[in-house]
Order: sequence, then structure tokens, then C-alpha cells
Amino acid sequence: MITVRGLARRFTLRGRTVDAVKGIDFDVAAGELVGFLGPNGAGKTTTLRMLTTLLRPTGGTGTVAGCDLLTDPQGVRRNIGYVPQGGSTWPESKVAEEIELQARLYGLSRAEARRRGALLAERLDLAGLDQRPAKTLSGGQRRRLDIALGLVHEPALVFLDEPTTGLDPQSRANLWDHVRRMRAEQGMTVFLTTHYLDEADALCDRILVTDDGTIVAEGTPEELKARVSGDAVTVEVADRATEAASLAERLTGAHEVTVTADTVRFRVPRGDVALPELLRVLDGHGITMTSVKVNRPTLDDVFLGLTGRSLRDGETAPQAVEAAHAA
Ligand SMILES: Nc1ncnc2c1ncn2[C@@H]1O[C@H](COP(=O)(O)OP(=O)(O)OP(=O)(O)O)[C@@H](O)[C@H]1O
Repeated sequence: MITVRGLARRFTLRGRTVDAVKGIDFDVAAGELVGFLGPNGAGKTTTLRMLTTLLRPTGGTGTVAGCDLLTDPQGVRRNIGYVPQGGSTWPESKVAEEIELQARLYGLSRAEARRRGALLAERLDLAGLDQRPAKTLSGGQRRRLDIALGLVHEPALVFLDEPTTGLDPQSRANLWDHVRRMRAEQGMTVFLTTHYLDEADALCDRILVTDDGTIVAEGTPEELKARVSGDAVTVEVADRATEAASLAERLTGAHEVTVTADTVRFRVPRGDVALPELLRVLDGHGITMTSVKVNRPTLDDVFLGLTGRSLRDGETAPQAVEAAHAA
């Protein structure tokens, strides 16, 4: 459904060049739900804008929904849906009007536009809101309307740019359910960008991890997390932390042991198996454990291992994107 090779985009602004996307290669199969995960400024939106023909690549080739990105951009546009980051609704327009207008823009008859509008409103939990102006909708309802607008022409492939940014946790989880259900019911391919780890983890079949214009890792959420070797154990002790660390080091499979003040950290293949053993050993040496935490590997650990930085650093400052787009 998507194939890109060496896709690149360089911006030149007042004599300064920015290589926002540095020649990336990837494929997306029909029916897949793929996440493009990376921190702010990694090049996600630039990639998405190239794939949706809103921005011409400065390098590389690609096929999207069966059409050549460079020689047949109109074909690409006909066959895809695109839900931009800020949405595209008019604040004063009513929900039903927005959906029908969008359908008419794709050349559908008035009757067909109404039929699809009603169907999408039903599927996206917007039924009963059809006469409400868009500006009166909640954040989650507005995002669902944005998605309805992107799906009105029943595309085989839909692009969602940061679909849940700005929503509260409950509305985010609700939107994930809708995306999953739409995918299951319509069998469409979904390509979404996100800088939320939990979103990529919960929603995506496969993740492309991106940083600084390149793809640094790719796989299912489980495959990516399996790259991090083991659970992270954090133990606080009342005293003698250095001695506790050397005892932890002797546990089967323990590695990456560090100690600071009263805290010992290490990784083991199975935290739940290591804990009783550690407790016994510490007890045997008269060291009191005051707290213990076991964390399963996260996608952030994967990113940290690959780049030495945390993905979470990019979870604030969505305004930077709007500024970049306005440029
Ligand atoms: N029109 C532009 N002119 C100059 N530089 C740009 C332009 N658009 C994007 N950039 C730069 O390209 C880089 C990638 O930006 P992009 O918006 O693609 O990142 P992103 O991963 O989508 O970030 P976010 O998570 O904030 O949306 C950034 O350094 C950005 O400042």
C-alpha cells in the first residue's frame, strides 16, 4: 500500500538548510495499522505531507495506494484519506453539513453524501450531533468528526497526523477504539504519526521509530521491546546500598547494575523471579529493603537504547509544529 525508497526533504530558509527527512525506506502492506513514532521535530509531519502529496520530496521515490508519488499525485489524492493535525472543520458549520460537503467535494451525489454521512456519524458516535456547530463539540467529538471527513470517500488508506494530541486520556482511549473498529469494519490501511508511546503500543501492528529524519528501528511493539534485555528493577534500601548492589550483581542474569545514595538499579530477564531471591539475600545480610519497583521494558527504553535520549522529552511543545507548518 505504501513503498518509499530514499524519500527525502530538505528545507532551505534564509540560506539555512534543514534536512527534515534524510532518505528513508519503508513499506506498508494492505490492512496494516502502522505507527510513525518519534519526538517533536523528528520529521513525522514532513514525511506524512510528502506521502499525501502536500509537499514535494527533494529526493527519493514512492508509491502510495497504487499511484506514483511524483508522477501521479492526483491519483494518490483520490485514493487516500488525510486527517491533519489541527483538523479541517469550520467552527460555524454543522456536523452533518461538514460531512456532506466533504462528500460532495469528492463528487458524490447529494443522496450518497447523506447516506455516507449518516453511516459515518453512526460509526464514529456522532449520531444525534448532526445539527451542532463544530465549535460546540468536545475535543474528542471534533477529532472524530475530522476522521469522518477523512473517510467520507471510503479510501483504502488513511493517514492520521497525531490523532489524539490534546485529548484527555479517556477521549484518547475512546478514539483508539474507534480507529480499531473502523479498521476492522472497513479493512482499510492506517498510517499514523504519534509521539505518544502508549498510543503506538496499544494501537499499532507495527511501529517505525524515527529520529532526526531517519528510521532508527522498526518492528511490532513486542519485537521492539524484546530488544531491551529484561525488566528494570529499582530497589531502595535503608542503608549499605553499595553492598546491596554487589549482592544484586550476583543474581542470575543481573546486568547494568548501578547504585546512587540509597537506590540500586539493575536489569534481569524476569523481575518477578529475581525479587524473592534478592529479598532473601538482602535479609541474610541484614540489609532492609524499603521499597521495590519492577518495570517491564517500554518503547521509551528502546528509543533510549538507540539514541541515548528519551522519547518523553518530545511530549511537550506541540506548538513548535504549528510554527513549522506556518513557515
Ligand atoms: N516549512 C519548513 N521550513 C523549514 N523547516 C521546516 C519546515 N517544516 C518543517 N521543518 C523542520 O523540519 C524538521 C522536522 O519537522 P516535522 O514537523 O516534520 O517534525 P515532526 O516529527 O512532525 O514533529 P512534531 O512531533 O512536533 O509534529 C524540524 O526541524 C522542523 O523545524
